[in-house]
Amino acid sequence: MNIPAKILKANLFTNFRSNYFSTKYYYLSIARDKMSLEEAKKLAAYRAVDEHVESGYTVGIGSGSTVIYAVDRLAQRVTEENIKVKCVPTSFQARQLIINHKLALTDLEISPHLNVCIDGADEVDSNLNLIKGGGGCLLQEKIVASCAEQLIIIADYTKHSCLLGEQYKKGIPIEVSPLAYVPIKLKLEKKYKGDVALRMAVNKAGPVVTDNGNFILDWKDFDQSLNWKTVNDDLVSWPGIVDTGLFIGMASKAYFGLKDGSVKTQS
Ligand SMILES: O=C[C@H](O)[C@H](O)[C@H](O)COP(=O)(O)O
Repeated sequence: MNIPAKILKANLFTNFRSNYFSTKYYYLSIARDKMSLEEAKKLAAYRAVDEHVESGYTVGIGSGSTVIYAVDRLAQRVTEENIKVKCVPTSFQARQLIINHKLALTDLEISPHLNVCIDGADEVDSNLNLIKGGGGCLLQEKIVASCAEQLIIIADYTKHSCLLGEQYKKGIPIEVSPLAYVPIKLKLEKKYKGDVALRMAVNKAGPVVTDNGNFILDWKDFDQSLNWKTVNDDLVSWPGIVDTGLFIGMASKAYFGLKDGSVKTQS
C-alpha cells in the first residue's frame, strides 16, 4: 500500500511526540518517586534524632543511606543548639560520616556504654524484628546496638512488613568466614531450605568483602513462618558464621517516613 508522503510525515511526527512525552513523563514519575522515598527517609531520621538524642549522649551511628540524614541532623543540632555528643561508628561508612560532619568520634574501647544507637534496616516486621546487612554491614552494627540502651530504627515506608521476607526480596545476609562459605551454604539450604548465594561485588571481580574481612551469603526464598529467634540462635552457633542480619528483639522503636510527609512510629 502506498501511503502519501504527507500522511507518513504527520504520523511519524505524532509517534515521535507521543513517545517523547511518555518517556519524559516516565522519567519525571521516577524522579518524583525517588524524591518521595528520600524525603521519607529524611523525615524519619530527623524525627528520631530530635526525639532520642540529648546533650551529653554517646550515640551509635548505623550504616546505609537513611543514616546519612540522621548524621546531617545531628551535626545541625550540634551547630545550632550546641548539644555535645560523642559518636560510635558501626562501619567504615559511618566513621567517614562522623569525621566529615566534624562530630566527636569515639569507639567501644573508650565508650562501651551508649545512650542510643540510630540505624536503618532493610525490613522491619510487626514484632520489630529486623533484616539488616543489605549494604554489607551487620556485625559491627549488632555489636554497637547491643551496647546501647535503645536501638532506634529509621526507614522509609517500603521497609515495613508483617513478616520478614514479605517486602525485602534480596535475602537474609549472613556474614561468614571466607573459608566456610561453601559448607555453610550447603548446610543452610539442607536444614532450612531456600536458596543461598555468595554476594558478588560490583566494580570488582569476586565477592563482597565486609569491613571485617568476611564474605556475605544472602539467604533467599526462606519460609517466612520460621521462628526467627530459634533460627538465629541456631545459626550463630555454627562454626564459620560470624553473625546474621537477623536483629531479633533488639530494636526499641522504628520510625517510618511515609509518602504523605508524615512519620509513623512502631514500638
Ligand atoms: O548493611 C547495611 C545496613 O544494615 C543498613 O542499615 C541497611 O541495609 C539499611 O540501609 P538503607 O538505609 O540504605 O536502606
